[in-house]
Amino acid sequence: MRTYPVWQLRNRWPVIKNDLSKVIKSKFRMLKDKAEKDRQIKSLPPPFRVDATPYLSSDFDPEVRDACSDSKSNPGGMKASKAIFLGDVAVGKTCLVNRFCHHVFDSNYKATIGVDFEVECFDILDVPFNLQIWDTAGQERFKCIASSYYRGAHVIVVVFDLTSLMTLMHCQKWLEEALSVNSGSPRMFLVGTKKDLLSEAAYAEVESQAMRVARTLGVEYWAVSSRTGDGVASLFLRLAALAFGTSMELEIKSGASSERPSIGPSELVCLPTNNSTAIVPKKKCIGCDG
Ligand SMILES: Nc1nc2c(ncn2[C@@H]2O[C@H](COP(=O)(O)OP(=O)(O)OP(=O)(O)O)[C@@H](O)[C@H]2O)c(=O)[nH]1
Repeated sequence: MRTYPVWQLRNRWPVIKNDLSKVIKSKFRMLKDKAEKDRQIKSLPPPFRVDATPYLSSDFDPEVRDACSDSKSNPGGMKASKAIFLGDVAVGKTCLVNRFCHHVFDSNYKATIGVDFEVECFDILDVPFNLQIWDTAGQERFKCIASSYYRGAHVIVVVFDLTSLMTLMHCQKWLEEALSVNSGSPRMFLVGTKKDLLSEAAYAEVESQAMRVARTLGVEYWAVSSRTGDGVASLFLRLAALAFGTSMELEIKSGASSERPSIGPSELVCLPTNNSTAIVPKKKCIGCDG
């Protein structure tokens, strides 16, 4: 995405939205028919720690497995979920997403302007599944833009920096903001980044505090390093699998398993079965033009 001087942002918002639409369209166009080998999931990936998750199932629900193997309830339409990444400035949200999606790490900090978008294709229980990844800006001045993309999230990932306890303390506020515009029961994660910067002893100390916060918030805890890649793929496979499981369970419950699913009531992107992506921004950003 192009970057803009902050003083121009208010007037630039329609332009940024337009740029983002182009980014989203191009990402969908680049999607492959079949997920890469390392994005194929046959059983529910484990949590980071079994004592730091509210999601206790050790595998997919048997009904979900049955529905996936039943060709009638496995139509051609693409299943998709929306995951939003939020947290304080420079905690490492973009690096985390880029490590998983592009296998790269950049040690130079470039602030996210508003939001950035990726889409990753998985094969879960032999069913194609897209995870939309919304990387939001942590800087206060972009809050207005970023928060307008929180709605319709199936997965909320609150990110903090393991080397900065203050960023951990702010996680409750980030989660509350995301939950305030999302109904239903999104899967929730607390992810500590930059694990490579801590000694084992220092990490152990932070971990006990982070796990306490995770338990209080009712979210699943992870610690990762985007520099080394430690834990990153496991985290994304886990969150994709949990999101997929939830969406299948809802579909089964609603008895609509033979219909092509959508991604939720307030989605921004309608998934097509061909290559044309319809972009439907539903919410105006208060305080921004456009
Ligand atoms: N050593 C180390 N540095 C990291 C890691 N993750 C991110 N960083 C560094 O932390 C800085 C901020 O990373 P970003 O990913 O841009 O942070 P962000 O949360 O997206 O920031 P905003 O877009 O402003 O919200 C960059 O200089 C990164 O190189 C990590 O796992 N290890």
